[in-house]
Amino acid sequence: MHKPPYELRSKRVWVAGHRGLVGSALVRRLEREGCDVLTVGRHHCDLRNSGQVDKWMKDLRPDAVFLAAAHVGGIHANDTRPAEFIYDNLMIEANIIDSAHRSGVEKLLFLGSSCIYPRMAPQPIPEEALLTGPLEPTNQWYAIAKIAGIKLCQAYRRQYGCDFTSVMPTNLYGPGDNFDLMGSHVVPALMVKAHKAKQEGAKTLEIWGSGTPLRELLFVDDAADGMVFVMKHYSEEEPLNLGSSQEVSIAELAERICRVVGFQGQIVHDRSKPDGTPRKIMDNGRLEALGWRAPTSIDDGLAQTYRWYVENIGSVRGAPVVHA
Ligand SMILES: NC(=O)C1=CN([C@@H]2O[C@H](COP(=O)(O)OP(=O)(O)OC[C@H]3O[C@@H](n4cnc5c(N)ncnc54)[C@H](OP(=O)(O)O)[C@@H]3O)[C@@H](O)[C@H]2O)C=CC1
Ligand SMILES: C[C@H]1O[C@H](OP(=O)(O)OP(=O)(O)OC[C@H]2O[C@@H](n3cnc4c(=O)[nH]c(N)nc43)[C@H](O)[C@@H]2O)[C@@H](O)[C@@H](O)C1=O
Repeated sequence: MHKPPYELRSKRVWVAGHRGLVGSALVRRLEREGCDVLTVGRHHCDLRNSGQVDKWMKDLRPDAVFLAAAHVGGIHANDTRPAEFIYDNLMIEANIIDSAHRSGVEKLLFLGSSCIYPRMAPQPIPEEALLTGPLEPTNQWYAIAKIAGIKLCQAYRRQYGCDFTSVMPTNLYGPGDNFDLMGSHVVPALMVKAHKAKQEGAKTLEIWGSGTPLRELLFVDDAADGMVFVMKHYSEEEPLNLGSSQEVSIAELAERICRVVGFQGQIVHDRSKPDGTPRKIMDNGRLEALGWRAPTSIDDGLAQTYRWYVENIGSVRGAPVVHA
């Protein structure tokens, strides 16, 4: 029988991680839902601290939670700060999920990542590929923590009947991204590099690795829309992939970003940097069958992201945003 959707209207909805790329897009998207959006900054509540999480949860009593807070970064950050990536993420998700159970949260959506799947998973990657093979070494620490988050949701559902579930977003980008070159993912990194190269009249732009890895890219406002859709329409134990089915090689991505930015120099490679997973495009069939698809093309998404970057970061003279 068709289940009625979970209505967010008039609900108290906590977006954990509201200042981040995804969290800020969720806050924008939730404006259309007629709910009370609850947020808290890390100066008031360090989510690695269970006492602080419990106090916040008791004081604010959310009905629903989007768990979009995490220690996040691109390939270099993941590869060089393994302890932070495993510890912070385990603590954040365990604290929030356990506290949500004890304070009677009706519904919780945990955000995993496409990097939880085995490095050599079949492509496109079906949800069933989880835990069927070895992980990509550069992000294994983060992936293990994210897998634990999925399992926490499943365990609390089985033992306590909590309506907690997970989505696995693919590589995201968009307004509000992290543009710090040593911490960021590939889209914001290449945008900063192309922007600087254009401003400085440079002849080349350096990309990491061979340029051959393939990535599926999802615009963050589409991702937030997909997450709200899942919150309203999905209540199962199995995680759902959340992607765009739009795939591009890193070399092609660099060319597209150069076109958007207007940089016409040559692309060169720093092959001392890792490629990471050779390919990770997800099978989005389950979510599509429920009725959701990402509407934004990569070129549109890149143009919107660059506009945001220029208006908010890149145009500010001397702004200390880039740590090359
Ligand atoms: N970006 C991507 O490509 C992908 C992201 N995801 C997942 O989506 C979710 C959101 O990622 P994204 O928005 O990109 O990440 P961001 O780094 O942009 O945002 C993370 C948010 O979490 C908050 N946070 C981190 N640690 C703590 C802490 N100890 N206490 C309180 N708040 C904390 C940050 O707070 P503050 O602002 O104070 O730093 C920030 O608001 C994550 O679960 C991530 O794994 C999944 C797939 C791809
Ligand atoms: C979302 C996902 O993100 C991470 O995985 P990733 O997809 O490998 O992340 P990435 O965006 O940093 O890189 C994608 C590709 O792009 C290449 N690349 C070229 N030039 C730059 C560059 O300048 N910066 C970066 N960061 N990458 C570059 C880079 O070498 C790689 O081949 C996970 O750790 C994990 O955190 C996770 O969940």
